Amino acid sequence: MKLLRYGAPGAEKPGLLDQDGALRDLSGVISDVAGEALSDESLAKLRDLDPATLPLVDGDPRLGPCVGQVGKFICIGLNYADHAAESGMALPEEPVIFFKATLAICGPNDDVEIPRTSVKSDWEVELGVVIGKHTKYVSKEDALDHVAGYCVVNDLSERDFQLHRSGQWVKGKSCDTFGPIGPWLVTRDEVADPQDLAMYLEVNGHRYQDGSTQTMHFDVATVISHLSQFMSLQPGDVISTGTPPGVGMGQTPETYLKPGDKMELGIAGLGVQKQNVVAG
Ligand SMILES: NC(=O)N[C@@H](O)C(=O)O
Repeated sequence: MKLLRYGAPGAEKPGLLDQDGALRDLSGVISDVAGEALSDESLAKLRDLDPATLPLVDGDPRLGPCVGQVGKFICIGLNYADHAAESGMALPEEPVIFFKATLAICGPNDDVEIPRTSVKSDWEVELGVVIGKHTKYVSKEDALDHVAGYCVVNDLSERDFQLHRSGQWVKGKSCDTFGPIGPWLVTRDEVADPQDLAMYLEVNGHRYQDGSTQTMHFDVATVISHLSQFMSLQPGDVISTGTPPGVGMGQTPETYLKPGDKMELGIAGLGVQKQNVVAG
């Protein structure tokens, strides 16, 4: 299933994309694509529905982030060897964990705002993992059973705030609109192998990132198991699993986003995001 949320920011309704690509309203069935609605039991009930019985949504509404009420927005840094190299950093021996503010989350096609004092706003296409059930001390073998589904994330990053303004990466990762998620949450039964997904990101039609989750250093199961040794994970938590090479910081000369730019990014089977870059 492809689950989504549509409507005005903060007032999104749950929906699904049917086999014909039509948007169907799920608000008579679940209150949101969030929390307990992401459990295996709830997803099994949704799967049993005949989409043709759900109301069709008129027009072409805005898509919101494909998961609501996100409790934790956790990111894994330097999880692709080539990206670690282009960042001038060593490939870590254990997953590097950092957070993005949940307020940074926005819809997949919403405008991305360049913060007022930013000179180094950068892009990062990443595989997002949405947790479906309470997860604590899970083994690597069982970890994927705790996944509700997968989605595209753009882990926007202000490199000066992140790397040269003291303290943690969180400052450069949490600016408003720095976390587009979606267009949809593809449930895990429809993703045959999360370690075999092609991914790309273009700015103004130029392809900067062209990678695959095949080259992830710590795979999704390892990441979930590892995180769960330090904190419990809850339904609706989002884990962004790191970016392949090709970010702006790694270009010669370094290349950063500016108002008027257009980004397009996607992951095979998980959909495409398109963002206009605007001044904040
Ligand atoms: N350099 C940097 O910020 N990297 C990450 O966010 C990442 O590896 O995904």
